[in-house]
Amino acid sequence: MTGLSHEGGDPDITKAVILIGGPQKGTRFRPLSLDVPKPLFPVAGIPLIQHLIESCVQVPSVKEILILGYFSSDEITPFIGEIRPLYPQVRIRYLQEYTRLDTAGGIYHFRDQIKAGNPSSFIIINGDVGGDFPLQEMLAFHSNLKTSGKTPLLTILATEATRQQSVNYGCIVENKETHSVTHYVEKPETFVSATINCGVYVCSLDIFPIISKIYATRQQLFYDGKIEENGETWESIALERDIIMPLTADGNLYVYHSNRMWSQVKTAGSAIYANRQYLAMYKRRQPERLAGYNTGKGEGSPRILGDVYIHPSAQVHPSCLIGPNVSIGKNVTIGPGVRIRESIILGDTVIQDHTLIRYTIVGWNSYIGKWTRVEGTPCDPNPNKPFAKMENVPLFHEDGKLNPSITILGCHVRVPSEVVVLNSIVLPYKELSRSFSNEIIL
Ligand SMILES: Nc1nc2c(ncn2[C@@H]2O[C@H](COP(=O)(O)OP(=O)(O)O[C@H]3O[C@H](CO)[C@@H](O)[C@H](O)[C@@H]3O)[C@@H](O)[C@H]2O)c(=O)[nH]1
Repeated sequence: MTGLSHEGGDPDITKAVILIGGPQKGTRFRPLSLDVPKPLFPVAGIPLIQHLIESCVQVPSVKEILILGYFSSDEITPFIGEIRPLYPQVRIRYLQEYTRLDTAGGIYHFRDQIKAGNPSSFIIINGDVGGDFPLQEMLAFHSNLKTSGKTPLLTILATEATRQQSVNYGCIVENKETHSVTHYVEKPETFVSATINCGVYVCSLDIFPIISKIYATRQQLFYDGKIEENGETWESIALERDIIMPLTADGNLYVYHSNRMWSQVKTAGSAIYANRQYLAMYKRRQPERLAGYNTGKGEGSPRILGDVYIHPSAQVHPSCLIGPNVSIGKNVTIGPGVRIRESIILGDTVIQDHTLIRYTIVGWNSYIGKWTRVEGTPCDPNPNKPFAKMENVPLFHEDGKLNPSITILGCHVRVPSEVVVLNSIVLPYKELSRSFSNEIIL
């Protein structure tokens, strides 16, 4: 069938679109997003967006991945140049929006690139989620609907959340027999449904005429002076608000359920959680990426507990105890007797002897002295609540105090020997001279 084109597009060609937004949106990720755009933040040793690329690459029909965002091209294209040789079977491109066009506006703007090659459908993935997405199964589900005479516009990947947490997501009510969406509310004020939108979709090309109509109406309103541009352009069109919500009545939106790993990665705390989840996925699918896989427990290797990623260029003293759920980046040097768990240590950092690090992200090029303790508080999903997701706790409590969270050291931070840093956020280039707890160090 390859190369054959027909009315419904070529079923052997799928495109994938990854929506990565732009610079202003990563504020909950500070101070780390000051150094790299959030999608390039390393989780389990590779940038978050590379995990999403890898999930697309596993689908044989995906021939092209288009990354859409309003980050400047200089911030994203060097990364694409670096990873392109790793995935020669797909074309990967960054398409920069000239302004924030929102989740459907960008897709519409670049419609010719998406439609080129006549794919039968395309995948959309929000760039700030992580997980084990059943893309192949979703594509089969979407295409089976077509063969059975239906006209599916969008298949939405859904998972379950707790009642309280569901309101932070797009909430879906479905017809249990047909799996069509009967009601959808984006981040409702009160409980609607515990079935939530994961931000992963299979979409038919029929979406373009629909967006085109919305675009034309908006354009008319704008030129009639009926739309004020309050920092948002009239061309910004949201998939959830402008398309999914109004179109539920048509019966062409469908739900595909998954209970596999899925999580939003909006905050630095959630990066620690996603790091753990991706390391666990390596264990199942690519154990060669985990520390100790090739070297075993041989002399010269540190003691490893659970799932750990160590970049081959990192120097970790054999007397260290690392893990579980730790990722150590490029050219990191770790001295004797260091203990690290549930943390991400970014490239070119030095950690001196007998220091302890727990629930912390240490930024690039940082330095931590000897016998120091750097610790944060986990903000993991409540293990006693089925379907609980990460709590995206605000930085500050109502009384103005910092909410306990993981500790984050920005890049080029220096922490002296023999101090304790607890639940704190340290901005880049700070040189600490004493212990801190529950503080933002500006
Ligand atoms: N290219 C591009 N991407 C954008 C833009 N605006 C947002 N994005 C990207 O689109 C994704 C969705 O972002 P938000 O609009 O902030 O929505 P949300 O609060 O994350 O909620 C969405 O995702 C949830 C799952 O994580 C869903 O539950 C919810 O229904 C909704 O789809 C993010 O990856 C963000 O970077 C834009 O103008 N252009």
